[in-house]
Amino acid sequence: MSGLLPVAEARARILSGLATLPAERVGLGEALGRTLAVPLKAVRTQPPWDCSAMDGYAVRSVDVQSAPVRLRVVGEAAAGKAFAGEVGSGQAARIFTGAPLPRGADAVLLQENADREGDEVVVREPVQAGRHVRRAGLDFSAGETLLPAGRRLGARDLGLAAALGHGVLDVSRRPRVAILATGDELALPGKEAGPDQIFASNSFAIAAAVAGEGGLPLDLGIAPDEPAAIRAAIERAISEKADILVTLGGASVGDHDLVRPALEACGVTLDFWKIAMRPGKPMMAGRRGEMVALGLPGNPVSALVCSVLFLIPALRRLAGCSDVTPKTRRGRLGRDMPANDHREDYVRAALSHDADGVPVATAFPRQDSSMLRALSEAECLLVRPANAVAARAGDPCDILLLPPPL
Ligand SMILES: Nc1nc2c(c(=O)[nH]1)N[C@H]1C(S)=C(S)[C@@H](COP(=O)(O)OP(=O)(O)OC[C@H]3O[C@@H](n4cnc5c(N)ncnc54)[C@H](O)[C@@H]3O)O[C@H]1N2
Ligand code: MOO
Repeated sequence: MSGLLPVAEARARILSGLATLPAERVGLGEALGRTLAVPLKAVRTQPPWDCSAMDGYAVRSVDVQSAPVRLRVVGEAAAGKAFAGEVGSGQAARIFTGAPLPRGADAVLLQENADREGDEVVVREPVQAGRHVRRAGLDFSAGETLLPAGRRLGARDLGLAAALGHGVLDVSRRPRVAILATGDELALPGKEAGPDQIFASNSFAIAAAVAGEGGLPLDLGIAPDEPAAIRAAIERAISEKADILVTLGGASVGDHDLVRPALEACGVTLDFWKIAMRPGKPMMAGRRGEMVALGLPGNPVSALVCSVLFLIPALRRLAGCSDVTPKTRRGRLGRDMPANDHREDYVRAALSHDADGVPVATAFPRQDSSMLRALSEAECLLVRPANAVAARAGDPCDILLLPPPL
């Protein structure tokens, strides 16, 4: 036994402490990426009435079973301006796309198949009943539920919500995520870095992942490797009422890994520390009241892989999404893989497809958890289960696509 927690169990334990955040009302313009708190029903039937799908003439199909035939044009129907009259026998109405079909008409003659002569139109092609007519309710009917609670709203959903007749939406409040980087070696990008320093990258990547999930990142800056400074930053997360505190670095066993005692000193009860995964082993999770604390490892690839597997699912759970677990798909190995040890491996890989369209993941040769370039170039993560035996190119494997914010 390694004593490390399996990935799925670690995620289940984090998620079990999280409930959907309360709802708030926002305008459609602010709703992108937010999650619906209540199902959305159609206010109105769409289209509300039979209408024309083309520019042409509204006709009675019985009049135009053969061609040519001459009809008298008795009115005009445009989108937003219906023809109040009726199309009688031997008559037609000029009609434009989207206009309500006038009473009496049951089909639309395409204007390309007609010759206008004064107040008459010569029909050059027969027209069947229902031709170029969109029936009332073709898209949806009043009272129908089209978007479920828990739906993360994309551009298409917002278009649909508007078409349903909703100007404001009830969505779950944005999760507040405090992000604290730690380490004397960290300098802000764009500023002067000291001779022993590197540029801090994790906070920026994690904040972007949070924002991309509809969360509100709160940057607590960089704390030096001093217990009091780390504690002060954690206290700030608490006073800012963060839903989640993410710490970055200082999670391992070195003399300068000070995050765990600082969290505990601030009243965070640790649930677990160390997961059977690579990269990301020294991740910790705990809570203080309503706030969940996730202590992510400092290595940049480890922090981001942990965000995919734990932080993003936690944000989705807070938002009220029904299905939050990262989805793998079956594919094939693009190259031989060695046997794995007791840690589930998330291997940075290129993604292609074989002749049958099956996804193929080809592991990059170098997998160091400090290598952001390899992560940036990766098109997927190849998941190697704990204790997997050696495998050959072409063998089946599990592939995790990186979620959109990444
Ligand atoms: N004796 C052991 N040493 C280590 C173990 C272990 O089990 N025994 N685990 C290793 C693993 S695995 C990881 S992952 C790292 C994680 O360590 P920490 O979480 O304590 O991270 P740090 O030591 O603070 O930093 C690691 C590495 O990442 C750089 N870093 C940190 N923060 C940032 C940031 N915001 N932006 C960019 N880069 C950052 C830091 O400079 C270090 O190079 O521990 C191993 N050690
Ligand atoms: O878990 Mo560490 O993240 O292997 O480098």
